[in-house]
Amino acid sequence: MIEVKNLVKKYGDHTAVDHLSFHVEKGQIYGFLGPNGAGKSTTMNIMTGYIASTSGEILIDGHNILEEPEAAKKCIGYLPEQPPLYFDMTVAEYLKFAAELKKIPKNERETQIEQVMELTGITAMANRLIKNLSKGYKQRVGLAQAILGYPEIIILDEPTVGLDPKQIIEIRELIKKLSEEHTIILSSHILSEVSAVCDYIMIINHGKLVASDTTENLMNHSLGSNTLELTVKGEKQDVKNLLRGVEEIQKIEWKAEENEKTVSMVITTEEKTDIREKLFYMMADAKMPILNMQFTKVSLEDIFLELTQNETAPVTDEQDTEPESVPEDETGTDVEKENETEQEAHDESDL
Ligand SMILES: Nc1ncnc2c1ncn2[C@@H]1O[C@H](COP(=O)(O)OP(=O)(O)OP(=O)(O)O)[C@@H](O)[C@H]1O
Repeated sequence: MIEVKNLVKKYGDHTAVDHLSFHVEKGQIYGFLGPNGAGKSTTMNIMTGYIASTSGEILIDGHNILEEPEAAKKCIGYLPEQPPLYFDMTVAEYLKFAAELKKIPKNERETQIEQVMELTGITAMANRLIKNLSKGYKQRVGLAQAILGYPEIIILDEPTVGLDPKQIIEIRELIKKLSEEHTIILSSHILSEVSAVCDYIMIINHGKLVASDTTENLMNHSLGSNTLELTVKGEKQDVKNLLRGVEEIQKIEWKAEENEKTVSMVITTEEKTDIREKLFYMMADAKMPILNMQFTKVSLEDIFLELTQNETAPVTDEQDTEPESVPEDETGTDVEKENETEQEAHDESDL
């Protein structure tokens, strides 16, 4: 649907978009996420033909945005960060004007305008001057303009910025409804927005793509997918002895005991290692029932900060597990790091 290849945009010496490549498939909601100044708007403006790139190529449904701008732009509806509204027009006048600009056939204009007003919930505002509308309604008018002509792709730059919580929910619902028929790309620096709405997330920082995956995969591949919270009924020393035999374990943080019959801990393993089944059988054999066992939940905030605070860190970067740096837990519980010598000594107990 959209192919972005090696896109670069320089403003003087400043590189706003730095060799960005990605592609967008039909029928999904893509989130373009990044801190302020990351290059989201610049990329969207280039994708929609608003500004030219320094180098690189963009194909929209096979049409090069520079060589076949009309064919490419026909596939796109765009809501820029500042919607291009004419404040002295009424909503209906403005949409009629937008329909003319988009070259929607005359005999279809009226019906389409009615439909997009209905879809965006602005029918009752048709005869109001745009300048007298609330920010939420102005945003809806901008959206109605983007949808006119029913383009296959709808690109929305920070669609909920400046709206109140009720308006945000309404616009999100509208975006989801639109995704039934359209491919949607939206930009945001708000994590909750992207995770609430998008199927796929592209994280951009300093003009570079630092992660690109489904929301679910991003969570799974991040730090934390290798930390397991475990509560077992039994004696701490017995549990410790058993776990020493599990070679995949890199670190154990023992939690303060809530009662003397249970032991809780957070286990860090090697990347992409699932020891749950092993632990299950091990604890069952030792007659120590597992009361709780789950992967530590990692928020999108954690992933975002991890990726944007350390530019070079890929999604699967390993956690710092240097023994010296393992802190004493705030709750006063001890933190144990398995070392290789200890590990070897207890390998047999795993058999
Ligand atoms: N016309 C311009 N002239 C010079 N520099 C610009 C221009 N437009 C954007 N920039 C710079 O390019 C970088 C990327 O800006 P851009 O607006 O694309 O970021 P963004 O991710 O959309 O940020 P925000 O969420 O704040 O809108 C920023 O450092 C910005 O200052």
